[in-house]
Amino acid sequence: MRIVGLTGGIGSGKTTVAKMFEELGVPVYNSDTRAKELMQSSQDLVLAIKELLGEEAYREDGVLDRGFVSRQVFDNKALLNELNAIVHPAVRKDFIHWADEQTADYVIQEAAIIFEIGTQDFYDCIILVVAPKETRIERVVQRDAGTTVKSVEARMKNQWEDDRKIEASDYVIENTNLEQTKVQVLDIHRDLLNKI
Ligand SMILES: CC(C)(COP(=O)(O)OP(=O)(O)OC[C@H]1O[C@@H](n2cnc3c(N)ncnc32)[C@H](O)[C@@H]1O)[C@@H](O)C(=O)NCCC(=O)NCCS
Ligand SMILES: Nc1ncnc2c1ncn2[C@@H]1O[C@H](COP(=O)(O)OP(=O)(O)OP(=O)(O)O)[C@@H](O)[C@H]1O
Repeated sequence: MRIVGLTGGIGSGKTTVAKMFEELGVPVYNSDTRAKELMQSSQDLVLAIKELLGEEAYREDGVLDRGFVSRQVFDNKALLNELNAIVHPAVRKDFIHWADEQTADYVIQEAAIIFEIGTQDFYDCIILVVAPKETRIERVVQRDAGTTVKSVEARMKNQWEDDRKIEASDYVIENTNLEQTKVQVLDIHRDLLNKI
């Protein structure tokens, strides 16, 4: 079974594209969602994150304080790298376990950062989703209540520019018009099945 990485900057439309692949029957693992579940359920992760960021990383009811964590890490690269070093190995392990249980020609791991953390060789191929920066900011601000342009830009600063990622990717999906995105997804799906 092939492992396909699906990546793209914040607001590019990774999850939207992932859903289109799911509609074609492809199993998809969402790293953002699973990471947050693990940061909640794994006692090892909870302890390591509290040690790194302080008790305030979790609210009194034990729920991860995403706003607090975001404010700590996205303007502090060293701290973000340390958080990544705690969370990403756990996600990798969880993904491998999940992938083992799938029966499909290929599976997709949706992950916001792949090139940034040097894990591209783990994948048989990489699909990149792109859209203009201003569009991406607009989409995220519209989608997430309370999110500011500044906070989206802070995350962007911790991600590679599209030009750099385009060169290193096997497929690039330009996600501006949803109908055209669907056509690109179908083309890539057919191409991947032909290669297996
Ligand atoms: C800081 C946290 C709690 C904020 O949670 P929130 O629900 O606001 O955002 P979510 O996790 O859904 O991410 C949304 C987008 O933010 C950007 N982003 C998230 N983590 C990172 C990161 N480590 N580096 C760069 N960008 C990131 C991505 O574009 C991502 O798609 C969370 O993002 C986090 O714990 N990040 C560090 C661990 C990580 O890398 N998780 C991502 C998958 S492994
Ligand atoms: N082609 C499009 N046209 C209009 N809206 C879109 C398009 N693609 C995605 N969106 C919308 O933009 C927002 C961001 O899309 P999505 O959540 O798929 O991006 P993402 O890359 O997964 O984001 P994040 O990096 O924050 O996890 C969503 O509200 C989605 O519905």
